[in-house]
Amino acid sequence: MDQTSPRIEPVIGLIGGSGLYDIDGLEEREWRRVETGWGDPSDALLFGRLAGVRCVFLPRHGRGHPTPPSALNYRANIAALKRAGCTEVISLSAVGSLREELPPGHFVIVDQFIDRTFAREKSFFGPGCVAHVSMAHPVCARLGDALESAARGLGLPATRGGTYLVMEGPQFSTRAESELYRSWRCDVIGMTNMPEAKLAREAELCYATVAMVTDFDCWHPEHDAVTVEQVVKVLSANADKARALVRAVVPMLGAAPRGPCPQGCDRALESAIVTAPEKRDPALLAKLDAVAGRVFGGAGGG
Ligand SMILES: CSC[C@H]1O[C@H](OP(=O)(O)O)[C@H](O)[C@@H]1O
Ligand SMILES: Nc1ncnc2[nH]cnc12
Repeated sequence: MDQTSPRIEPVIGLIGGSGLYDIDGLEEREWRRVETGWGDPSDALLFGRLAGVRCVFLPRHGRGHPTPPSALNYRANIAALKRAGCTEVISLSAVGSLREELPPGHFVIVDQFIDRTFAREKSFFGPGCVAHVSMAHPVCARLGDALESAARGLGLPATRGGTYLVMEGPQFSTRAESELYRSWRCDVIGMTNMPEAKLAREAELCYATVAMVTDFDCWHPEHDAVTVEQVVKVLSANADKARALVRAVVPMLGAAPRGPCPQGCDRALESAIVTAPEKRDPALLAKLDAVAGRVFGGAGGG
């Protein structure tokens, strides 16, 4: 980090997927509701510290898992984490495997996504303020590096890099779909990381995913169909490993000298907004305040 860059105190957002509804070992823990201009997030947020580093945890589907992937308010979830002060977000997600070499129990620190969802709100922007952020590199390499080295340190079975196919769900894939995604050279499949990753980019949050394999999807000759029973069997062992990974990676992220994100995640909006200032809708700008206030110079809002 160069001497002139401002030092940034990291606040680590953690989104827990299926099977991960709480995080242990947090000091000063407190569940607090956070309001956003985009509606309610899935649940209250759990604030606390791990090894002195500020963390904010959100169970993606809510505690007790009441909300399915298509009904999640992804905008409210990301806006709430941004309002809570997060600088980065680590998504911990259950996935099916599309590769023989990625068996249940394996973790994939994915670096690409293919978004096949179609029934979700995908942007904070719209009529009255148009923005086009780059998604060429959807995962923050700095976060990925830290996750990789934490996983290696713990001896977890983990692969760096891979493509996560995001399907709409909630039904699992047909065999033909599963084979199609394999022919596209996708590695894992799940239902939640889009539009989450797109919204994190719009909110200028570094984002990375630990995709935790629970099953072989239905393409595999020995796993004719995916069932929740199969998935749940693997979920709790994966969740224990994910908690260990969080305990290892958070201190690393807190200890690293912090300047601006080398990849520019924290400046993603700088050349993304195309609507002329006089054509911008003040009501939308007010709503965009927490996620994009830095570029509009505002405060408050959601
Ligand atoms: C209960 S298995 C299917 C469910 O699990 C994954 O969710 P998450 O990414 O939140 O762990 C998958 O995408 C489905 O929503
Ligand atoms: N096979 C699968 N397809 C989609 N989402 C999943 N989550 C866990 N396993 C999955």
